[in-house]
Amino acid sequence: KKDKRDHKMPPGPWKLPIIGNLHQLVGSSSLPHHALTKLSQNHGPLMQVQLGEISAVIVSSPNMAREIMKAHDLAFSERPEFLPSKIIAYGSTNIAFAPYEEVANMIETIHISAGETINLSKMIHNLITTVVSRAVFGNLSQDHEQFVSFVKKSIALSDGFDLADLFPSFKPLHFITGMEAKLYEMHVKMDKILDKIIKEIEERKLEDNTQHEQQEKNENLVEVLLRVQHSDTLDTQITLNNVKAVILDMFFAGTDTSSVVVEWAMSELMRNPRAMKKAQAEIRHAWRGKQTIQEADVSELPYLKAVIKETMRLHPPLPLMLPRQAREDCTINGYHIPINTKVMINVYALGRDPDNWYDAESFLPERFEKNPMDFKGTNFEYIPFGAGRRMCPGLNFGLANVEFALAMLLYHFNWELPEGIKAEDLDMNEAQGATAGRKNPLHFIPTPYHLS
Ligand code: HEM
Repeated sequence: KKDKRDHKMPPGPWKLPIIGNLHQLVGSSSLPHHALTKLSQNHGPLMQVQLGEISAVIVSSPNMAREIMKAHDLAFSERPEFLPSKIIAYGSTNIAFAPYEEVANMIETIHISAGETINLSKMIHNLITTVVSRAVFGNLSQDHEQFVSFVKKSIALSDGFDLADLFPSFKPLHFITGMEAKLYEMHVKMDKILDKIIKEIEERKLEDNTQHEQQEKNENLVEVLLRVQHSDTLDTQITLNNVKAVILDMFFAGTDTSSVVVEWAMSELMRNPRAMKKAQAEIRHAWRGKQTIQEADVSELPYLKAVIKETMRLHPPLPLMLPRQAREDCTINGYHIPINTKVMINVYALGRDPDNWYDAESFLPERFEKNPMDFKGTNFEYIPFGAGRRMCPGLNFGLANVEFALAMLLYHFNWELPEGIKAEDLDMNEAQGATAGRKNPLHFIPTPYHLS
C-alpha cells in the first residue's frame, strides 16, 4: 500500500484560489521565463506551480533536466498536439535544401541600401521564411506573404499562457478572450491557402515526366509526404490533414526559432565590438579569394560557431522549450509527479545559471572554443534544441540556415548603429510569445566590405 509520503509534490510558491500562481507569471512586468527563473531560485530546481487549472512542474537545473529527459524520457515524451515525429523525421531527411540563392538575394538587397538605415530584423525573417517555404513547397506561392503573416500572428498568440490554455474546462472564458475565434479564423485562412498549394504541387507532379529517381532527389517536403501517403512504408495511414499539420509544424517550429538566433547574434555582436571584429576577421581570412561561397564553407569557421552557441545560451529561442506532459505517475528526486502534469524545462534559467557558467550574464563566445559541448542534448546545462526522444528534429536544417545567413552578413558588410545610439544602449528587450524574439526590430547601417 502506498504511503502518503510517496505523494509529496515538489515545492512551489504559495497559491491563490482559482488562479494559482498566475498573478506571478502573467501580466506582470516580466516575461514568464524570467519570472519562473526568479521563483525557482527560492523554491528549487524542481518546482510545482499552478497555472489556472493546469498543474505544472518547472525544471531549472541540469540534474533535474537529465532526470526528466534522459532517465524518465519515455514517461515525459508526451506532447499531444504534435504529430508523430517519425513522419516529420522521414520527411526532413529527404528534403532537397539549398539556402544559397536566398541568402545571396538578401545580400544583394542590402547592397542596394548601403549607407542607409535598414530594418535588419525584417530582412532576416523574410530570408528564413523563404528558405523554409522552398524546402516545404519547392517555390514561393502567390500567397506566401499572407501565409507567413498568419504564421507569425499565430506564434505571437500562442505562448501557452492564454486563459483558454490555463482554464481548458471553463468554456465561457475562451469566448470572452476571443482567442479561440482568432485562432480558428486564422486556421480557416491558412487551410485554404494550403489546399491551393497542395493542389498545385499535385498537378505539377502529374505533368512532370522526368525520371523517377531524379524526381525523388529534388523533392520538397510536400512531395515527400504525398509520396509516403500513397505508399505503405509507414504502419499508420497519413491523411491530408496530417500532411497539412506537418507543413504547419515546419513553419511554426522552423521559422521564428531560426530567425531570432540570427537577430540576437547580430545584437550581441554590435554590443561586443571585440567579438564582432574577431568573427569578421575569421570569415574574411578563411574565405579570401573565394569566388562563390558554399554552405560547406561554414565548416571552416569555429569562432562563428562559438558565437552562435553563445547566442543560444543567452537567448534560447524557446526559453521554456515546448511543454512535455507526464504519461504516467512518476517519482523525481523523491517528489511525486502525477500523470498529466505539464512539465516545462526552463532552458533560459539553465543557460544563465552562475553555478553552471563562469560570468554567466556576459557574452563570451570563447567559452565554447575549447569546450566540446554540442547541441545534441547530452550536456544538460546546454539544451537549446531539447533532448531525448522529443528533441528538435530540425536541428541541422535550422543550424545550417542560421550559420550561413550570419556568416554572409558578417562577410559582406561592416555594421553601424544609427546616429545617436551607442552600442551599450542597444535595447535587448524580448517580445512576448512562444518564441523569444526581440521586442523592437534591429535598425543598422550596412557598409559593404570590399572583397579583394
Ligand atoms: C535554431 C532553430 C531551432 C531551435 C532552437 C529549435 C528548438 C526546439 C526545441 C527546444 C524543441 C523541443 C524539444 C524537446 O522537447 O526536447 C523543438 C521541437 C521541434 N522542432 Fe525545433 N528548433 C529549431 C529549428 C527547427 C526547424 C528548422 C524545424 C523544422 C523545419 C524544427 C522542427 C521542430 C519540430 C517539428 C519539433 C517537435 C518535435 C516533437 O515534438 O517530437 N525546429 N525545437
